[in-house]
Amino acid sequence: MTDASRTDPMIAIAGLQKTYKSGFEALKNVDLTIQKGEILALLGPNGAGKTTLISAICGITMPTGGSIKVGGHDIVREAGKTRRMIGLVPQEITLEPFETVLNTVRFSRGLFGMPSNPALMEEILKKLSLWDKKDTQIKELSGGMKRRVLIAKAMAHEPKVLFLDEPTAGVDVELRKEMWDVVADLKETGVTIILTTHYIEEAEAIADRVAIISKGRILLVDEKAALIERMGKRSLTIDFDKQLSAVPDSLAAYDLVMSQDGTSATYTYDTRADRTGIGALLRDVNAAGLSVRDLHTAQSSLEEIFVSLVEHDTDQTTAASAGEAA
Ligand SMILES: Nc1ncnc2c1ncn2[C@@H]1O[C@H](COP(=O)(O)OP(=O)(O)OP(=O)(O)O)[C@@H](O)[C@H]1O
Repeated sequence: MTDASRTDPMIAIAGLQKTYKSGFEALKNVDLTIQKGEILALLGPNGAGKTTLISAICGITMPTGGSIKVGGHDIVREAGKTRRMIGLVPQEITLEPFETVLNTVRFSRGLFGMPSNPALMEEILKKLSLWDKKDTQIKELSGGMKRRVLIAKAMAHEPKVLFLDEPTAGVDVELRKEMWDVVADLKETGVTIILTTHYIEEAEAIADRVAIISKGRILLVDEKAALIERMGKRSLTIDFDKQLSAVPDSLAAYDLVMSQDGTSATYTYDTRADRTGIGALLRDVNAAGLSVRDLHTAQSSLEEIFVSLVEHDTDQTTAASAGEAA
């Protein structure tokens, strides 16, 4: 029995491949398991395959290999069933400008062949702070309200899984934070949420787990906190009481990076190592006759982890294609 079947995942993706007609491999052997009620952020640079992956799960794009199950049902053989379990909030605002908010959401429920449910419409619109706008035409709403209507629309048929494709692309900071609160509230309803983003701070703010995708492959999936803990490096910056022209030879082994003005040096160390080397460094700094004015430490962010992973992936791919060409 696999881990996935023991924990009864909401979404189980195995060996997923998508090669477009052009021959371009947008997804290469993707395995991903998403548990009920979690928020997973799918993080990746432009063109990494995020939208292709979401479209495949939603049944919009046909996979060319592998399998996807939503709530235990195969998305190809039981497409109707899985589609009803999913709500998709698209990147673009696709709403009828002259329709009212309430009718927009009601109509969406009808499209899934579900009986009308005024109490549920009221509940959804209240949750998204749209109830007082229920009779307002879409064209009169602000950008932030329109985005909330898109979410209400995607929730109207009571999906178990909600996809948000770049929910805050191109919106201002205030609205971004408002969207994060909306997503956190939705999680309380028990819905499983998958969002794509290339804003690392967004993943850091709202996700339980983060999956990093690059060039059609999942590079890693982990709990956000564990990822930072596991991959993170810490740095120690030492401020000197005078300007140095270079790192003294006796400190060369520490790979210190001098600040531009020569008044401080940064040492990077691994928190998982048995010895961080800090004690020895400070002793050697003292032995070199340098006086320390101040010390600061910092933990690398998810952003640094992401950039180093994706850059490493690019290096490997470049090396591999150079090898193939040779
Ligand atoms: N219909 C298609 N035919 C051929 N190639 C495609 C097609 N749709 C997407 N691609 C290519 O597949 C790759 C992945 O695209 P996708 O839209 O999934 O990326 P993404 O991670 O969502 O990017 P973004 O953040 O820019 O939206 C890109 O290189 C894209 O050009």
